[in-house]
Amino acid sequence: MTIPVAPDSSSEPGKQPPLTMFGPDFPFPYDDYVSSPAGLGSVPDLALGTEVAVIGGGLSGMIAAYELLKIGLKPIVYEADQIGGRMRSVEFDGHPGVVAEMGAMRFPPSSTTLFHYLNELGLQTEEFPNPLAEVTPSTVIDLKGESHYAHTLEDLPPIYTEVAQAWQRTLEEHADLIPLQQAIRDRDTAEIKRIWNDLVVRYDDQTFYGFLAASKHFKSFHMREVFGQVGFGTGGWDTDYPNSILEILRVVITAADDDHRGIVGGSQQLPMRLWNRAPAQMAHWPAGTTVASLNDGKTRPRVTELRRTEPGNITVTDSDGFIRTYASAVVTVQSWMLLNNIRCDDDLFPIDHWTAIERTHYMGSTKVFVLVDRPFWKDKDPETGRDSVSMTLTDRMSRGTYLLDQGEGKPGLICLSYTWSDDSLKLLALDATERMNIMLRSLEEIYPGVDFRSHIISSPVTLSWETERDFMGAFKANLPGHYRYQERLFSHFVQNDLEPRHRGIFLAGDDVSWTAGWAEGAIQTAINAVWGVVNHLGGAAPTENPGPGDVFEELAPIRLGD
Ligand SMILES: Cc1cc2nc3c(=O)[nH]c(=O)nc-3n(C[C@H](O)[C@H](O)[C@H](O)COP(=O)(O)OP(=O)(O)OC[C@H]3O[C@@H](n4cnc5c(N)ncnc54)[C@H](O)[C@@H]3O)c2cc1C
Repeated sequence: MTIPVAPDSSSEPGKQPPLTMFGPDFPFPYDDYVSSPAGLGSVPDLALGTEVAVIGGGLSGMIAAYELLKIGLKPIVYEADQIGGRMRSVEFDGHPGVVAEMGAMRFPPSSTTLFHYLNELGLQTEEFPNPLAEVTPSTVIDLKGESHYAHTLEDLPPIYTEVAQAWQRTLEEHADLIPLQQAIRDRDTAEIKRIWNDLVVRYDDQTFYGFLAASKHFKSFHMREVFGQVGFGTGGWDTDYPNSILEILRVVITAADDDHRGIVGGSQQLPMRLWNRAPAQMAHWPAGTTVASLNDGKTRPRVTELRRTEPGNITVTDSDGFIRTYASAVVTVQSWMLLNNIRCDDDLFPIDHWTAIERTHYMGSTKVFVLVDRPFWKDKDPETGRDSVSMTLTDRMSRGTYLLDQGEGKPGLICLSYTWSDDSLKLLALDATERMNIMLRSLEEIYPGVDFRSHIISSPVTLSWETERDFMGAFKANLPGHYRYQERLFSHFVQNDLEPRHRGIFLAGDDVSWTAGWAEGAIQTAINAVWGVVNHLGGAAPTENPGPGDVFEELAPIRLGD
C-alpha cells in the first residue's frame, strides 16, 4: 500500500529536490560520483592490466567488474551459479520473453545510482503493480476472512486510514521523519548525521515491533495486526517485526518502498549487460573490450578456497582446481558462504570482522509464479462490475499476489505468492505443485466464483532462497544490537587502520550494504570496493571527483562504544 510519507505528501510537487537513498548512515553521493565525467579513479601505469578477482557475478560483482574494467584493471569473475545472482529472471518453457522475477522485481526511483546504470545500459522501466498503486487496476485486502476491494486507500474501511496515519505520526514523533527527510533532500550531511546518529543510539536495541508498541498511536493490538498485514508500501511487514527498527527506518526515510518500477524484459538484464557491454570510455583496454571478453566469454566456476600468500596476496582456488593469485580481490558472495562453502584463511579479515560475518542474519523468501492463458483478472464481475481478481494482500498462506499484465493477446503472469521469513519457512518442504495448490486454495476462498486452474498453461515456477546452496537466505536483516557488526563490515573498504596482512580483500554486496534487500545498497558497496582496490594498487580517485574513501572520515557511520 503506497501510503504517502511526509514531507512528500505536504510538499508541492516539483519544488523540492527528490528523496534519494542518500545515507543516512554514510551520506555519500554515489549517484553523482558514478556519473561524473572525471571517472572513478586511475591506477599507476605499472598497475594497468592487473588482474583483480571478483568473487560472485551478481549485481554487486558485475558493477565492480565493469568499473574496474573502465579503470584499466582486469576483473576475473568467479560465479558458482549464474550471472545475475539475486537478479534472477526465469523464462517459462515455450513462452520466450515472459519472465518471473525470482529475486529483485521492483525498484524505487530513489535508487538513483541503480537508475544511473539502468540508463547507461539502455534499460527501460515501467510502473510496478504494487497494492493501491496507480497502475494497479484494483487491490483486495483480505484479513481474518473479510475482503475489501479498493482503488485507493479511501475505498477501504476507516481502520486502514487510521493505521496509515498512526504510522505517519509515529515516524514524525519518534523518528524525526520530517527534518530527516528534508536533510536528505537537501543533501545536508551534517544535519543528516546529527539526526540519524541520535536515532542509531536510541534504537539499536529496539525491534520494529517494539518501536510500534511503544508508540501511543499503536497502543491497540488490532492496529499492530492490521499494520503488519498491509504495511506501509508493499504489504506483509509483520515478518519484519523481529528485526531492528533501524532497518525499517532506512527504507522509509529514503522512499525505498515508494513508487516502484520494474525493469522491462527482466531484472537480470542489468548484470548481463554489465558483463557484455563495452564501456564508451575506458583506460588501457582497446575499444570494444568487455568484462566478458577479458574472461574469454565465461566466468570461472565456484570458489572453494581463499588464502593469504606472500607478499600480501590473495590466492583463489576454484572448483576446477584452478589456483590463481591476485594482488586484490572483491568478495560479493553472501557472508555465510565464507563460513561454509568457501574454505577461508583466518587471516583474511580481523577477528571482529569474522564475528560480524558469523552474526549475519537473513530473511528467507519464497515466490510462486504461474502463467495463465490471458489476463483474465481484468474480466468484470457481471454483478458488481469489479475486476474478477485483484492484486491481493491477505493473511492467508499466499500473503501477497501480484498480477503482471504482459499486454493484450499475451499470456498473463501471476505471482501467486511472495512471502518472507516464517511465511516462507511454511513452504520449504513442499514442491512446486503443492505450493501452487496451497496458494490457489487461498485465492479460491477470496474469489469463490473464479476458476483459476482452468487458465493455467504452464507448470508453476518457485524458488526459496534459503535453500539455495549459493545463497542460503534472501537478504540480510539486522536484528537489534547488530549495528556494530554492520558498521564494521560496511567500513571495511577503508583499510588504512588494518594490519597489512588483512588488506587488499574487499567485501561488497547486499550483506555489507546498509539497505540489504535493495539493489541500490549492493551497488553502493561495489563502488566502495572499487575505490578500495584502486587505492590498494596505488591509485586514487580524481581530485575533482573524490571517492567514498576520500571523504570517509567526515561522513563515516557513527561508531558505537561498548
Ligand atoms: C526475493 C528477493 C526479492 C528482492 N527484491 C528486490 C527488489 O524488489 N528491489 C531491489 O532493489 N532489490 C531487491 N532484492 C535485493 C537485490 O536482489 C540484491 O540487493 C542484489 O541482487 C544483490 O546483489 P549481490 O551481488 O550483492 O548479491 P548476489 O546477487 O547474491 O550475488 C552473489 C553471487 O555470488 C555467487 N556465489 C556464491 N557463492 C559463490 C562461490 N563460492 N564462488 C563464486 N560465486 C559464488 C552467487 O551465485 C551469486 O550470483 C531482492 C532480493 C531477493 C532475494
